[in-house]
Amino acid sequence: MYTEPKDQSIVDYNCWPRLSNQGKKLKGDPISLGVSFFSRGSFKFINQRERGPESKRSMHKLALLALCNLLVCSINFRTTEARIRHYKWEVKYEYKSPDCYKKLVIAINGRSPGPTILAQQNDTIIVELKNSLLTENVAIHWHGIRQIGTPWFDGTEGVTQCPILPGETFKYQFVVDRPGTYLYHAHYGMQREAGLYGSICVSVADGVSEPFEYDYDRSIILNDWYHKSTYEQATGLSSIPFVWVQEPQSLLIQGRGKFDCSSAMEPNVCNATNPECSPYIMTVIPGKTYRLRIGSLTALSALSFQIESHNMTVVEADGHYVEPFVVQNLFIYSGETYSVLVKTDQDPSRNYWATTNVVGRNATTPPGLAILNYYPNHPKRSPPTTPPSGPFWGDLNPRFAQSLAIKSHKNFIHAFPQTPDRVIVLLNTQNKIDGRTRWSVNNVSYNFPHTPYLIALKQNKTHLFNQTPPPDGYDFVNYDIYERPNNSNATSSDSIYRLKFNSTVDIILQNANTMVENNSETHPWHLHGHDFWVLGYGEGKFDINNDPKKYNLVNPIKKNTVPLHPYGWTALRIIADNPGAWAFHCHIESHFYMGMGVVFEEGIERLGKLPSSIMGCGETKGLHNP
Ligand SMILES: O=C1O[C@H]([C@@H](O)CO)C(O)=C1O
Repeated sequence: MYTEPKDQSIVDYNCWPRLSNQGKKLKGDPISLGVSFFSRGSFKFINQRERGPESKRSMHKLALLALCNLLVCSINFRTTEARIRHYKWEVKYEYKSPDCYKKLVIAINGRSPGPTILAQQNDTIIVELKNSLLTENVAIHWHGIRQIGTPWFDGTEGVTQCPILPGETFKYQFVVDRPGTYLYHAHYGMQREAGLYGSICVSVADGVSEPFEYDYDRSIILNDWYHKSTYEQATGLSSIPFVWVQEPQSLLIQGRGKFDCSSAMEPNVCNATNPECSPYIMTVIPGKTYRLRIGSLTALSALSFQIESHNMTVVEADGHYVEPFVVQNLFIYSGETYSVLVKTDQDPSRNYWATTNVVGRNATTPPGLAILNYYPNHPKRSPPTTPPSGPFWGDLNPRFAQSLAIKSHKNFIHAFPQTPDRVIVLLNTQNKIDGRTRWSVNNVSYNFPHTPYLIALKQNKTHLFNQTPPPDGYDFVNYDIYERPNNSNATSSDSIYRLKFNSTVDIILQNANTMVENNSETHPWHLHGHDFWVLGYGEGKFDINNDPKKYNLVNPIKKNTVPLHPYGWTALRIIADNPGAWAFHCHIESHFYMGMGVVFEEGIERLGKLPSSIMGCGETKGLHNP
């Protein structure tokens, strides 16, 4: 069984390197030197095994090293068989100062971002999660992992499981069936933005090559950061009058940011010299190619990410290979992941800025800063330049252009049905319901039920949620997407879309004006349990007769999260072939809280017995054997 190395922080910067690079990695990579200290034997062993035995002496050495691997340093020992990777996590509130401002953060084993899950395709991940939050429930979603055959471990409270109560331990167990860059995060209330999140990095199976070359691999998560607690925010959002969360105070890169302490109201809670908020440093060797895996888990902000003087070649999106294209800024929306290749081919005598900026909103949030440290320059030496300012927040054109540029790599196009069995158009509007500000989809604002759908449906308990399905469209003729909604027919409901098993469903996301005049916002939509083909993006009102003719039916990318641009539409295609109940929602934390989501169900009758560990709330109390 796999055991965690004691000092996870050392290995967390890296995903598994490709086998062909492992020898190289040990020799030069300054970050990996730390890894090599723990796992020198195993890396060498694999390297030797790859090249074949060279001499009897080296064979003896090899045998010794292998023994060392097995006895002492059991990490990083690779075999071709799928393995179990077993993690024990304790989730707890702790005081932390990720941007120099001290506040309560939800940490995993004392860390936020939490430990990176490192695995190889087809490995089984087991996470034993102890909820030590004292008075708060929790659930963790494995974002981008489709949970084929284990829909009950998707971690979506209210949809696939009851929450994990304080003091309880819950065991998640699932297979990571595809290589790629994924995320995990809380899926209970607005807990994600309290710091409960991390990366999942799945390397290809042994002997499988990827369609690009690189020397080293790094993972970073981008985030935005609020000083108010999630409770204060959630209370404001559901109050009359409505209290909006406003823009975040900081942007974090791999959990680190910098708030201007001189503007803090209470001086004692902000300490500009706290090492917790020194910028994230990515150390690189000049003349190499780095695969940078970037994920965004912002609560609100769409971001532009950029590395001063370095172009980035986009090669992966949400676990799928992209036909490579080069960018200076990568636009990334909450819930998305990308891999970019970066060549460290600039003047090696200095360091460079890596920055994030808010786009799509006229935010007051200062940029997030990290340092690209060219080895052997001192990692803390500030680059001699001012950080790049990023693109103008209000310019939609380059963001739209990037969306259109993301196509499937030509050698990895997944065959897909050319026509749908059903088309669902989802109009996104802001509405007032009973005096509260809500987000609605086809004028229905989503409410969570007390009993998770997966359990209610498996038991045919139809009284547990509204059985009238939500609408497949809206008033296409009369609704003006450029006007504020008239709010006359908005309702809230916990009803869901039931999809015919194995049917092909097109989902068209339609954006519209908010309740503020001349305003439409970007919404990143994330689907659980599936990847969708992204067939197209357009501006204005989707024309059901003509716009499908413009779909990309040649090389659409598959993704799990996609932006819906202001006043635009985004067209997706899925096959409903994964039995379970799956959330599809705006990944902006406050928007989902305000009702911006739907749930799809397919093939639940095909599922076997549900684990009793997911029960214990609503009408599932005391049930063990549905
Ligand atoms: O949900 C939101 O509410 C505010 C604004 O529309 C009303 O204050 C905003 O910017 C959101 O994204």
